[in-house]
Amino acid sequence: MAPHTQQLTTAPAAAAVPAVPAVQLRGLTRSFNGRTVLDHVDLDLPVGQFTALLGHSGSGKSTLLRAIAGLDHEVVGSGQLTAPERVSVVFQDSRLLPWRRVLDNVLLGTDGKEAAAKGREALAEVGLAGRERAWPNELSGGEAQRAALARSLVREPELLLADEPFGALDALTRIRMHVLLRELWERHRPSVLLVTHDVDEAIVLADRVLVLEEGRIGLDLVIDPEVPRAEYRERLLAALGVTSDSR
Ligand SMILES: Nc1ncnc2c1ncn2[C@@H]1O[C@H](COP(=O)(O)OP(=O)(O)OP(=O)(O)O)[C@@H](O)[C@H]1O
Repeated sequence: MAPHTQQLTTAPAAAAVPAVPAVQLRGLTRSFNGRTVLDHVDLDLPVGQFTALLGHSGSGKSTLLRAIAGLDHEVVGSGQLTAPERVSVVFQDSRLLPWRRVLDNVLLGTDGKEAAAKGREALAEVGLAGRERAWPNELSGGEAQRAALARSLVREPELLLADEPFGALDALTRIRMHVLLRELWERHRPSVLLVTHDVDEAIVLADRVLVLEEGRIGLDLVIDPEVPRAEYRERLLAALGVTSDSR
């Protein structure tokens, strides 16, 4: 994916930050049919950070991720978006092409013998060694998501965007995928933005959790591993308006 800096209209000067972030948004706005979904969003994602983005259904999480991915060509308003050159996106559905074998799916858009070796290596990393010649319909849901992760890895992304990648998986598979994603992140250290509606998934995986509300980042929590996760859980549930009465 090409590097993209979209100067949407004139933007106020960005606040000084200590290091160049992987992603920088200033005043990003998106409306659909006159309804504002993202309202002048400002956000920095530091290089190598694992960030989760929470929010109610319809709060604009996917819209924000698509804008950062450069998949939304109609982002309007005053603002600026800067993102790295190599971006991979993983969705809830693996989006494997059914007429290509698993390795060929992983290698899509790459070329050369070196790429093929990297593809095999990536499949081994996600636990799919030996399944290179399988067809997508021979994979379970979890295996298909593993293949999708391998496809994203092969591009050596500086930024990995994941839109509810485990949303369709059963609870046990989801836990195994959490472990895998965290391992892959520790090994390769891309900057990660994970969209999820699952508070526990966000706290278990991410170093920072954002809550999108009313078109803006309403809460921005850096997770300190020394602090019990339950404390973050309570704060996040409260920010999402989930009280103990409603649980
Ligand atoms: N292409 C589109 N055309 C019209 N409205 C859209 C479009 N894409 C998104 N929206 C609207 O924007 C709002 C935010 O959608 P988005 O998919 O970003 O929410 P979300 O937080 O990811 O939700 P969910 O958790 O349910 O996936 C929704 O009200 C949705 O209907």
